[in-house]
Amino acid sequence: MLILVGSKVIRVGGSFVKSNGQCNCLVRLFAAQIPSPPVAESQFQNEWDKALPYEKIPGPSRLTLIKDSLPGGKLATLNLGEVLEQYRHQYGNIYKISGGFGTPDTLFVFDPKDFETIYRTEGIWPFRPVLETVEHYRKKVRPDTFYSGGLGVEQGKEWAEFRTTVNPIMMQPKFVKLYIPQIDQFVDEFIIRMRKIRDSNIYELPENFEEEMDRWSLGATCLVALDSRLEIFGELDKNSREYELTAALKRFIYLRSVLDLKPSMWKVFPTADFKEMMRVLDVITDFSFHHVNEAKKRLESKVNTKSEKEQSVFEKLIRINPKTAVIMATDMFTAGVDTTSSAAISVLYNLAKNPDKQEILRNELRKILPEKGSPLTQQNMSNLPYLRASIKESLRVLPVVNGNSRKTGKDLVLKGYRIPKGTLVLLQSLYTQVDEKLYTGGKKFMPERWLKNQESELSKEARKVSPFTFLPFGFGPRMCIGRRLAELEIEVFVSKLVRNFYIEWDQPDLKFKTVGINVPDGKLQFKVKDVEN
Ligand code: HEM
Repeated sequence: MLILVGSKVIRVGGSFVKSNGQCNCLVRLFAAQIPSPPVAESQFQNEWDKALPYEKIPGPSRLTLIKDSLPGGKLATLNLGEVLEQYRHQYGNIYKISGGFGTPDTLFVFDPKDFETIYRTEGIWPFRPVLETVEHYRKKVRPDTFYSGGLGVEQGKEWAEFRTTVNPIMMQPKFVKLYIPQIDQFVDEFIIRMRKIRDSNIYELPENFEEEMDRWSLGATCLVALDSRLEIFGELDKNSREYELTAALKRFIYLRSVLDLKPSMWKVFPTADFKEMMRVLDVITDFSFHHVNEAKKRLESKVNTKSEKEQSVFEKLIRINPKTAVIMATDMFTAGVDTTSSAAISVLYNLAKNPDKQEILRNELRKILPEKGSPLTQQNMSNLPYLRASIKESLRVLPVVNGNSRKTGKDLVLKGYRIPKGTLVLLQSLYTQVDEKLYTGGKKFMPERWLKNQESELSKEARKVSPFTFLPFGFGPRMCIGRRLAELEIEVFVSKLVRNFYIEWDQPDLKFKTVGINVPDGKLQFKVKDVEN
């Protein structure tokens, strides 16, 4: 996922595919899904010649932005999203915040046609800005561990080499599906925990339920990232590695927002926050290292009888190079935990606010889970259209990320302006994906629109809309590498919860805030009442 403040845009997830030295299966995969219209060179040259120069793109300077955001300024009381929206009204569907103080210009685009143009011309090594503190840590502080900066840090050929190595392991549904039994059991454990912590009279979950959700997401990530089942629910021993890791990830999210997403002096001198960030990254890296070393011993002491098909993602990564497993695990922790937790919360919230939709989903689930405790399997999960539609619709109306970013891969013409190759662009899809002109009902949660083989007006309409209006996991070779895993985790989580509980929300509407990704801004006071049978 991605976000910007100051000049920065940050990503948090993404992916691509390739195998065995040839390049990008993923590019081909996507090309197959979304056909690409050919653009003639001469036609482009003609457009370019007629277009207005880049300098004419409207927008405020960075200095004006800073001045207007200071106390008393006209933007002082607005959050980042509101500022961007205000500028959009003022300047239209393309505007530029000029750089300065060593930062580049940032171009904001809001039209799906422009998203498509940018993605289709991004090239085989798409450039997405990275978290600079993490880059510093991996390249300068621990270069011995990070022989590659991994997906979280690298660009260009180095990024492609790493992606090519891990893509066939992380993106193949058949490998990810092997985790269904473990994730299923882990959710069962979480359900026991929910019954224990809810108020026994009114069935309300405690105010800090978001922390419980983060722990669930971390535990589910660990099943895959490190082949480890953490004892993570309940009171943790303050000296335990699990406690340290949980605390470190929480701080990471905060420190990322102050050091990478806002202007900070850490590059001039090591601020206290920066020093803490380095310690936090040590905890995350050392935790991964510890588990890789343990696993290496286990693997060395066993005769290898497992076929490649049976090996876990973690085992496959270790066999390539134990350090590859460490790098990938740290990327999974920093990019996969808060995103998955936030997405799962949004689905629960949307279902709680729409009990009729929740009941349709429960009826679908009853067919494959006759008992509340019935397990999910590869077979019974193969046909759950309403579940998948509900998750997709939730990502549309309450997105985890507001958009994506790229440096343009070649000279382009957007909205009649010349955009030179290498310009930093923010593709702001948060408006297009809820635009009433494109999606009937706008922000209304209507999973039915995503049901395939339906002749309803809603689903016919959704099929006609450009897929570029709504790409929650990004696009192309750099799309989210954790997509398959995130979807599986959320599917299992939502299925088991809805089969076990009536999920209710009787509080004022929950607000979300943007801290790199969108997270709930308030207490998660869901009520969870047991389904009778
Ligand atoms: C609902 C949950 C998630 C959402 C919405 C999400 C979203 C995204 C997005 C939008 C990107 C940028 C893609 C692009 O530039 O085209 C991305 C990249 C990435 N994501 Fe996710 N993500 C999620 C979960 C995960 C999980 C579970 C993992 C780890 C297993 C993960 C790991 C990554 C990594 C490593 C990248 C960078 C990929 C690269 O640059 O090659 N994400 N994600």
